[in-house]
Amino acid sequence: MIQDTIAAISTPMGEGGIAVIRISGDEAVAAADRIFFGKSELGVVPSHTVHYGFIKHPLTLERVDEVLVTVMKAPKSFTMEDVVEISCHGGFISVKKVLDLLLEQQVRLAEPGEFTKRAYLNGRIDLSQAEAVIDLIRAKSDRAHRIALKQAEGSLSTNIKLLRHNLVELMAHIEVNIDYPEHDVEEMTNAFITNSCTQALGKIEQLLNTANQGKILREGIVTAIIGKPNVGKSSLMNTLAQENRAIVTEIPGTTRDVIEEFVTVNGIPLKLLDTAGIRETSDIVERIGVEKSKGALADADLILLVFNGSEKLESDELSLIEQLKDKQTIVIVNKLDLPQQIENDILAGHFPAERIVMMSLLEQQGIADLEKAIASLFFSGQVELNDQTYVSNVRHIALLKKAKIAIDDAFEAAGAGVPIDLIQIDIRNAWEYLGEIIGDSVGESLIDQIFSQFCLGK
Ligand SMILES: Nc1nc2c(c(=O)[nH]1)N(C=O)[C@@H](CNc1ccc(C(=O)N[C@@H](CCC(=O)O)C(=O)O)cc1)CN2
Ligand SMILES: Nc1nc2c(ncn2[C@@H]2O[C@H](COP(=O)(O)OP(=O)(O)OP(=O)(O)O)[C@@H](O)[C@H]2O)c(=O)[nH]1
Ligand SMILES: [Mg+2]
Repeated sequence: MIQDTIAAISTPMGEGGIAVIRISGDEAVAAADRIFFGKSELGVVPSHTVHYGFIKHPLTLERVDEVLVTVMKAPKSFTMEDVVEISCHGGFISVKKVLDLLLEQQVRLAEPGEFTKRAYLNGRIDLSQAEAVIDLIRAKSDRAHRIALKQAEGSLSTNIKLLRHNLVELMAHIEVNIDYPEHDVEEMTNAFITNSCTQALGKIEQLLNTANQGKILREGIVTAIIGKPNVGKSSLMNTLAQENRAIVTEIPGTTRDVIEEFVTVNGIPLKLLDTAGIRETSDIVERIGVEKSKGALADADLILLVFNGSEKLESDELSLIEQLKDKQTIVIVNKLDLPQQIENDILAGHFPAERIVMMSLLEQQGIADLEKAIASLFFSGQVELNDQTYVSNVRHIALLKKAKIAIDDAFEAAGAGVPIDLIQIDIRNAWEYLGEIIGDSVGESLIDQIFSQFCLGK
């Protein structure tokens, strides 16, 4: 395949120490050499070496920037093509000027994700690994990052390849029996098929079981802070965010809009929503806020229901408790520093003890208890999750489900004594679905769609 040479700025646009332009393709070294002026010609330097010099206009010899240039020769590079990286001074102007010069040297601007796409097309990584690179860039917590890194290194691919390998063996076994259909061998085959299917199903289910947690780790648990006005919801948001994100005043009805913040609690990422206190109100703006609070409540995975411990429960609050019956809820009794009036027995009648946390946000009491309650809710105490492969990509989940159904069908058919050449079709389908996860036999439009999610220069 003849690939043209591409270039892009691979660092974010903005002021920074340095900025990197990446060039990949057959002409990468020659193009860079025409605008680079240093001690040696880039065409003759050893691979994986760094060179100091200047970028100059090739005709006017006007200096554009002082740079370091890295040369990586094919196939020992990220794209498996010749790659040159130019480290310029940060900021907008230097990089832009250097890129413009390159684009005059038979180099074209790379599309988003095109470097990673080439790494895939040239066989360095498979599709699930390439998708993990997107997750890696977008990861918002340590755990999400670790999971993506593991997948980028090929942990999911290894599992999928093993599954497919076993299915190929099964198909080969069936093939032999189709070609030499002796009766006694066929009976053995049915047992062999159900056995292999059971094993494959177990493995697929195991992977699918990780999917929910994987999604949570990547996108965050949508967590709404709910309660009547002035109980300390915004104070809780600020405490968990460790900054003054939301306005806190003694005036009930301070928060009018939903405020979002991404926080990590014991390594669990939460998409935290501070909401307007829920109450009947004639204020138009506040009423819209209350409607939004109810929307947030409906959409949330987890509710942090806040009460003011120094007051008795109000009827609005009792109906809120009723509404939350089917939601994962943690109750926070706040303002523990004041004399307590709240009917704790009513709360205890509705929520298990480990879901009720006593706090004083004013005095920063009870934070560790809340963190523990959140963590135990989602990981039932098992906090170390490092060594597992997590499936978090919706495309992968859908394909695993399809493969599972196909193998289920094969299993049923084998049990019912269906002719083995028909069973073979189901197994083959499962094998193909699994193959799509790692990018075996996928269409060009899917590939384009996946890589277009990348940022420019990746
Ligand atoms: N400057 C820079 N940093 C980067 C990247 C890059 O492209 N450029 N990467 C891009 O995402 C990531 C690193 N990924 C990479 C993966 C493989 C190779 C590579 O050249 N591999 C060769 C050489 C190995 C060796 O010398 O031992 C190989 O495996 O053959 C480079 C980067 C993150 N950091
Ligand atoms: N004594 C005491 N006061 C607190 C505590 N937590 C918050 N407050 C105070 O309670 C008032 C209301 O706090 P906010 O965090 O704004 O309450 P809110 O629930 O967000 O209120 P709205 O946005 O109006 O619904 C402020 O004056 C806080 O300083 C606490 O633990 N003890
Ligand atoms: Mg508030």
